[in-house]
Amino acid sequence: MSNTEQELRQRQAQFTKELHGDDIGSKTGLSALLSKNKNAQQEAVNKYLRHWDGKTDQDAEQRRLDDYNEATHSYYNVVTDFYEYGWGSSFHFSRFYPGENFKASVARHEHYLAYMAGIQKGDLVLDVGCGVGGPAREIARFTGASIVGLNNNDYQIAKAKHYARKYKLADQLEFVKGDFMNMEFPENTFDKVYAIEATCHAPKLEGVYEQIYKVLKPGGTFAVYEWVMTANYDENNPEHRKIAYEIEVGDGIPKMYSVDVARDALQKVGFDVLVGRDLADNDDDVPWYYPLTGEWKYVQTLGDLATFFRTSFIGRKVTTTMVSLMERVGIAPQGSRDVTLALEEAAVGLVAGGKQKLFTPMMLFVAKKPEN
Ligand SMILES: CC(C)=CCC[C@@H](C)[C@H]1CC[C@H]2C3=C(CC[C@]12C)[C@@]1(C)CC[C@H](O)C[C@@H]1CC3
Ligand SMILES: C[S@@+](CC[C@H](N)C(=O)[O-])C[C@H]1O[C@@H](n2cnc3c(N)ncnc32)[C@H](O)[C@@H]1O
Repeated sequence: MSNTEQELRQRQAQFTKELHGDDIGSKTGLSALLSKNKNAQQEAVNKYLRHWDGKTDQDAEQRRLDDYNEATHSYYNVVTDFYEYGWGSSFHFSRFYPGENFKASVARHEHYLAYMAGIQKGDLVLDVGCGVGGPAREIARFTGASIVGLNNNDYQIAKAKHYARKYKLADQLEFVKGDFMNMEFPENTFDKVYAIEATCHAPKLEGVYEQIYKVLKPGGTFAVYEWVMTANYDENNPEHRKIAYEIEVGDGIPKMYSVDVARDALQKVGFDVLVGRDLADNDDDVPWYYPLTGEWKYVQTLGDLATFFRTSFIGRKVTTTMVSLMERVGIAPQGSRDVTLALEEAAVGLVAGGKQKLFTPMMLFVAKKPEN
């Protein structure tokens, strides 16, 4: 690791301590938000939003690409509590079958990826961009494999370790700090690698796929749910670009790439692409983005009402108003309201992109590293 990388790592770890304190894990969601250090939270929000000035010209994009590591680290420092409060501990979308509840759908989406990757008991598996470990816990239980979660966000790693202990999975799970653009694992380490809605944070897809190729054993499989703009997306159409920008700013993504860029990048680094299928391109009765709409007709079970309320348009307005008030009276840290507004942009862009089929959060690629 270079000196600059070491310094960045130390700075991020120190900042996480200042922001969240030592007691990471016992509090989640809004209660974790309220116990954050107020000055540090303001700094984290500024760090995340400093490159998001509404500009989409090449210079502005380049600044976001150059600062991908700090910008994403700051993004997850400020949104993780909101994600856990509104969504749970798996930070991804999923398809819904009629009658299927939210949690079952999320778990099934994870099982399907594990199945497509061919993960089995005894495998050593890498989860690239592991969040707070929701998918890793589910896939470890489902397959019996040992999983290493890689993440550049210290707060999420601490949470993932806490949950692994809490749910008695510490023997099967390990969580490590690292940048997926520069992995430190030896070559040919893992039997399988998967990534769920994480590699879109890379400044260049070829860069992260090349790292995955390096650490995967020959003959090993990489399976990913990639966030991409579909073939319907036209970068020169201002309406389309506005939707992509909302997704970028609200989700901490330096640049949304198209499905062709992703497929080409996999092939260029040496993978044989066995499957390339957009799981959102279907006639499902219940669309994947439904929790972010206000359309109650899609709620599948009574038990999902509480989740849907938080994620729906009205629920988000309630959260933003409540957080703004708490910020004004000094209970919530400064900048918390700005975070809810950025998340609102995310929700609007994701639903618009989903409805017009310009965007998919579940472009499934299954790729193999050749044996020789
Ligand atoms: C950022 C990437 C690559 C993936 C995350 C996908 C989703 C889990 C998130 C995308 C937008 C998020 C929002 C929320 C939860 C997590 C997402 C759906 C909230 C519902 C959390 C509660 C807030 O009050 C509103 C948020 C809107 C956006
Ligand atoms: C939307 S979350 C998905 C998390 C997890 N896969 C899940 O489904 O719950 C994206 C994850 O990618 C991680 N990430 C983003 N950029 C990264 C980087 N450069 N190196 C390692 N992890 C990164 C974030 O910290 C976050 O945990």
